[in-house]
Amino acid sequence: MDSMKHNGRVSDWFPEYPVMSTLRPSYPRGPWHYKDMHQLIVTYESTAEAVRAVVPRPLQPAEGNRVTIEWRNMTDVSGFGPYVEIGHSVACTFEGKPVIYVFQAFLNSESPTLAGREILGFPKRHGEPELKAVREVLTGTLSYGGTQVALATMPYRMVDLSDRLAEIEQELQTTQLVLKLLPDVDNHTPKVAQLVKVNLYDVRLKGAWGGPAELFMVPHVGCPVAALPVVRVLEGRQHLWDMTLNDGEVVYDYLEAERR
Ligand SMILES: CC(=O)CC(=O)O
Repeated sequence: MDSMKHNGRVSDWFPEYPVMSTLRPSYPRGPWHYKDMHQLIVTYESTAEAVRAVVPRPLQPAEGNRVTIEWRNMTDVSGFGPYVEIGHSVACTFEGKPVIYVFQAFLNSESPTLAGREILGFPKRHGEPELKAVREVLTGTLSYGGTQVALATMPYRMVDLSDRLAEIEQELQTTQLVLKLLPDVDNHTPKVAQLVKVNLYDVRLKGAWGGPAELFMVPHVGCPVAALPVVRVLEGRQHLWDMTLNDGEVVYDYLEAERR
C-alpha cells in the first residue's frame, strides 16, 4: 500500500504526541495540577456477591466488602478547568498489599473524561454529579439524564480531624488501580487489557473532617451505582486537598500473561 511507504514516524507531523482530534485535541497534556479539591467520601459495606462481581483477578477483595463512593469538586485544575467527578471503588489486595480498585466513575466534563480513559484507563462515563453544602449538610448527588441515582449527605465540617492530617494524607496515597480495556479496530480482539496504577504526586491535605453519613442509591441500568448495594454505612469524610496527576504504571498485563 502506498501509504505504508513513508517512514511512518508520527513525530514528522506532530512535535508532541498527538491526541484526537489533531486540529483541536480533546485534552491538554499533563501534568494536571489540582488545587483545593473538596471531596466527600462515604465508605460502606456491600455484599460479598456484588463485590466479587466487579473485582477482576488477580485482585482480591479485602476483608469486609468495603466500598467507597466519593464526590470530588475539582475547583481549580490546570488544563481541565473546574469539574465534578464521582469515583466508585472497592478495597482490594494486590500481591498481598492493600489497594483501591476504581471500577466506575462519572464526570460532568468531556476533557478529563477522555484523558482519564485514553491515557490511564479510568472507567469514566458522563453523568451529572454535584457536591454542595445545602444549609448545614454537605450533599452529593448524581443524576443520569436528569434522573437522580445517588444521594450522599453528611454534616458540613462537623468533626475536625486536623490532628490526623499526616495519617489521612498517607491514606489518600493508597495505591489506586484501574482496568484499562481497549478493543482493536476489528471490534473484537482486545488490544489493551492492563491493570494500571495511577500515580499521585505532590499530595497535600489541607483539611479533613469526619461525621455520620447517609447514602441512598437507585437501581438504574445506565448508571449502575446501586449494583453495589449498601449493607451499612461505615464512615463519612470530607477532605480539602491538592495533588498532581500525570501518568500511570502497568502492574499487570492480561494479554502478556495469556501469551506466556
Ligand atoms: C486525567 C484524569 O484521569 C482526570 C481525573 O481523574 O479526573
